[in-house]
Amino acid sequence: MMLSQVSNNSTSSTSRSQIREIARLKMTCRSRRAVLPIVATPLARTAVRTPRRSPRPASAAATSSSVSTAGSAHGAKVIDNVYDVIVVGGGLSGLVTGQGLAAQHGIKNFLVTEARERVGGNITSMSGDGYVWEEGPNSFQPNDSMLQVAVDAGVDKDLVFGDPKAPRFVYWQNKLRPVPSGPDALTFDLMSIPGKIRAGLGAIGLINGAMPNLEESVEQFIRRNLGDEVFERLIEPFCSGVYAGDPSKLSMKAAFYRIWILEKNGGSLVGGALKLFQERRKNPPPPRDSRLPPKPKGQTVGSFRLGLKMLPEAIERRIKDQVRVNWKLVSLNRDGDRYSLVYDTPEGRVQCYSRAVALTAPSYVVADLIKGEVPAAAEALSSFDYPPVGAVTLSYPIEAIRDDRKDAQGNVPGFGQLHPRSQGVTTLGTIYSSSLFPGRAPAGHMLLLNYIGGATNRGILNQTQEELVAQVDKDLRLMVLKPDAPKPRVVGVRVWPRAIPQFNIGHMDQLDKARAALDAKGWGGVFLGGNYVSGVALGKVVEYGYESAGNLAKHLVATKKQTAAV
Ligand SMILES: Cc1cc2nc3c(=O)[nH]c(=O)nc-3n(C[C@H](O)[C@H](O)[C@H](O)COP(=O)(O)OP(=O)(O)OC[C@H]3O[C@@H](n4cnc5c(N)ncnc54)[C@H](O)[C@@H]3O)c2cc1C
Ligand SMILES: C=Cc1c2[nH]c(c1C)Cc1[nH]c(c(CCC(=O)O)c1C)Cc1[nH]c(c(C)c1CCC(=O)O)Cc1[nH]c(c(C)c1C=C)C2
Repeated sequence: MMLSQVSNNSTSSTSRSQIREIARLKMTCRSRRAVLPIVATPLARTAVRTPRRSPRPASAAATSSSVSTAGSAHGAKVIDNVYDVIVVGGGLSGLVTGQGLAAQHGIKNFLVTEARERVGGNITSMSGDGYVWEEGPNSFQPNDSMLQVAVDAGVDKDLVFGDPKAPRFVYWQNKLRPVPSGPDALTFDLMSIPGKIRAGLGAIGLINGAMPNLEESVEQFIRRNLGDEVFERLIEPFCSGVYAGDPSKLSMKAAFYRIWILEKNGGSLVGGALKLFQERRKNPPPPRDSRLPPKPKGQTVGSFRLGLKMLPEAIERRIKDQVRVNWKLVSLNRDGDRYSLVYDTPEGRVQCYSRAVALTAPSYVVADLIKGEVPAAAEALSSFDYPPVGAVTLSYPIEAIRDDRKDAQGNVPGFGQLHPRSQGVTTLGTIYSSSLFPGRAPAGHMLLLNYIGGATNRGILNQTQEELVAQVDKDLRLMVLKPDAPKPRVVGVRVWPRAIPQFNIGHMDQLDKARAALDAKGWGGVFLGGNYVSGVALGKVVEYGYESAGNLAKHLVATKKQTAAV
């Protein structure tokens, strides 16, 4: 089954033909052939795809291990090196884990393996014809973890931030109404005066009742604490804008822990916030890393000059010798004190060994990979729901936008708009991409990124791209376009059949079950990661990626000690 273990840097026992084979393998494994066709293609008429980077030469690191097919699983070529860590998945979770291993823990004997032809996972920035657009995530909250990773990857100079005053709108009773963002909290017209009073009394704990003993949905928690209006007009659309989710199923504790814990700790949302404030004064956080750019003021969002993909591509450059694209993991097994991983690559099957494995692919992929060996973990992981989301990017001449949406200079201010499911609009929400960040559309054109689908509209999977465009255009005519607006220019359409993991009721229990089943099977060197563990926000993904690197490093030290002891 196994070939001999060759030390990491040894070439002496490797024949010349083996070295040639490794170099060839490494070169071709980095070729541009996709192995996972995951998306609907954009409308050929207008979409312009940015070409991927040029192929890289085989690296010097290629000589550090040897390849053989003798005695391998599935007749695969065996890379005769035991890696310290193999990270499965080259989305942001996997890349940050890799970057953390290398830069923070000095671990170099690892791989980050990605099934697609490119890194970044669902970060999908495109450009062409004067447009820069996103077909996955559109922006991030610029907290310290995001600023840190930008600095670590060397792209902090490319950070761009939206205008902190740009309002978010909610479409309610035939009108786009700004969401309160501070001083306007009493005067905003999205809620009635009784609704505001109900919310205030609930927030200070006068009429929120006791926290029940069961895991509440977002809907139950918010209706109980803040009343029906806050739920229907603010939180229900907010759940679309973060999870494309169904608030009657999302778990308050799992999906919005930081708000949930306020009531738990302080008896009410305001009580919890005051307690947190006092605790922070007593135990202030450590000083910020002086290399970090200043924290942007206000409620802004961030991206990079040429789109979010600048971040994964920059991390890839930092750890390029360890990244393998077009490597799709097809089997994972325990083999003595290490793990055996078999990949489909453009060169055929390749088998690798590793002391630890970080799984950052979506939970349904992981479930499929481990169902034979650890069925209880697979069952728990396959319970997570990933509804579909379509990203429909349309452009209109600026004159097509209604005048009441424009400021004195003729610009359309704002971050975007969200549409409660009750308001007769199918599109979940629209990001004003060209208002938010500079350089996203040719002069005189408005670029709108529209999300459609989600947990309450899975039917998008049966619709054609033309139908999705027609639906979005119809919705925009109801809210922001003049009646005589021309047909849109279709910049891109991408459907994510399984877009975002839902942190529904029971999520954390299932995750605990999966981890316990892995431990019980003696798979303590397999670490679950990815956004269904960390949380879906890019900042959470980054935080957890670094944390995972630390946990993997600790595991390697602990298991080395054990080996030394026996
Ligand atoms: C439409 C959409 C909009 C979003 N908007 C925002 C937003 O505005 N702001 C925000 O903060 N977050 C947003 N998110 C969420 C955020 O993008 C994700 O949570 C984050 O990018 C997930 O990163 P990840 O690495 O955990 O997972 P992924 O990006 O899914 O990466 C997992 C990787 O594993 C690879 N893989 C799968 N199977 C295998 C295999 N067998 N072998 C090897 N590799 C494999 C996949 O190809 C993929 O590259 C959005 C997500 C979507 C889908
Ligand atoms: C289907 C529509 C989606 C839109 N964005 C996302 C989906 C699924 C995903 C998403 N958006 C945000 C996050 C990160 C949350 C965080 O804690 O950092 C994720 C995973 C950010 C976000 N976007 C909107 C809000 C209100 C938030 C929360 C943080 C913030 O206020 O900045 C608003 C919003 N999202 C979408 C639209 C159209 C929209 C409109 C205002 C799309």
